[in-house]
Amino acid sequence: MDLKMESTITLNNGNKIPVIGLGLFQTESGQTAKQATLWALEAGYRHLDTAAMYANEKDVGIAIAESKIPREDIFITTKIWNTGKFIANGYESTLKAADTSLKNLQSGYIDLLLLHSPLPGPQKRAESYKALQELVKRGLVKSIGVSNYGVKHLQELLDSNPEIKPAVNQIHPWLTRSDIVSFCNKHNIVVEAYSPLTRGKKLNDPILTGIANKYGKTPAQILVRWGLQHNFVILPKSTKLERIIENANVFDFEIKKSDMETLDAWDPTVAE
Ligand SMILES: NC(=O)C1=CN([C@@H]2O[C@H](COP(=O)(O)OP(=O)(O)OC[C@H]3O[C@@H](n4cnc5c(N)ncnc54)[C@H](OP(=O)(O)O)[C@@H]3O)[C@@H](O)[C@H]2O)C=CC1
Ligand SMILES: O=C1CO[C@H](CO)[C@@H](O)[C@@H]1O
Repeated sequence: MDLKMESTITLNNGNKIPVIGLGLFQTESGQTAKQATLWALEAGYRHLDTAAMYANEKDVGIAIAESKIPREDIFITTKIWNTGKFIANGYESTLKAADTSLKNLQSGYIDLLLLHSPLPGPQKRAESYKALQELVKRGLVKSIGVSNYGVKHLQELLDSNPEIKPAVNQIHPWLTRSDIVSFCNKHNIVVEAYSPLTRGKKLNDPILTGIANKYGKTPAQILVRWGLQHNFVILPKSTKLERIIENANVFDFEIKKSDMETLDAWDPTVAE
C-alpha cells in the first residue's frame, strides 16, 4: 500500500479527507489544546478532529491562525453534540450549534460536520441531519456525516433518501468485524476509527507488543498502521510532542497479512 502522510481518501462527494487526524478529546482547553494542534500541524498533520463536546474548538482555531498554514490546506472535523451539555437537537439548534462551532474555529466553513451520536431518537436525528444538509447548501460545511451510528441508524438515514448522503461514520475501530463496517463500505461511507490507541490502556498487551517488536515499531504505530491498512481514517490523540510525531511515523513499513489477521482478531475492548 502506497500510503504517505499526505494521503487522502476521497469521500462520496468528491472531497478528500487526510487519512490521519489528530484526536482532540480530553485535550484540555487553553494552552494544551493550542500547543497539541500546533505541534501536530508542524509534524505534518493536516486533519484535526474536535467536537463541541471537547470544548477546545477555540484553541484549535487559534492554533490554525498562528500556524500560518493556509486554511484550505487543513481539514477540520467538528461534531454536534446531541444530549446533555452542548445540546443540539433538531433543525434550529443544529444550525445554531454549527454557527457557534464556526465562530469558535474562526473559520468561514467546516470541512466535516458530524452528528456526534444517534441520540436522542429518530425524529430529532432526522431533523438534525436536515440541518446539516442545509449547512452544506449555505456553503458553511463541505461534508457531513455521523458518528456512533449502527446499521439500524444508517439504514434509517438512507431510507429517508437524503439529498446529501453521509460521507463518513466515525466509530470505534474494534468494530471492524462488525456489520457496520461492511454496511459503510457497501454504501460508500468512509469509516473513521476513533480511540485507535485503546485510549492508551492496552498498549502493553503482549499480542500487540509482540507484533510491534517484530517490525521495530511502537504499539501505537502498529495500531495506527493497522487502521490505515483497513482504509480507515484514523484519529490518534496525544498532547505530547514526541507521541504526536510517533503516531504519524507509520509510512515506512507495512503490516503483513498474517499480522493484520492477528490484530483483526485482537479485542482490546476499551473500558470507558
Ligand atoms: N465520535 C466519538 O464518539 C469519539 C471520537 N473520538 C475521537 O478519536 C480521538 C482518539 O480517541 P481517544 O479516545 O482520544 O483515544 P486514543 O485511542 O487516541 O488514545 C489516547 C490516549 O493514548 C495516549 N497516547 C497517545 N499516543 C501514545 C503513544 N504513542 N504511546 C503511548 N500512549 C499514547 C494519550 O496520552 P497523551 O495525550 O498523554 O499522550 C491518551 O491517553 C479522540 O481524541 C476524538 O477526536 C474518541 C472517542 C469517541
Ligand atoms: O467523542 C466522544 C469521546 O468519548 C466519549 C466517551 O468517553 C464519547 O461520549 C464521545 O462521543
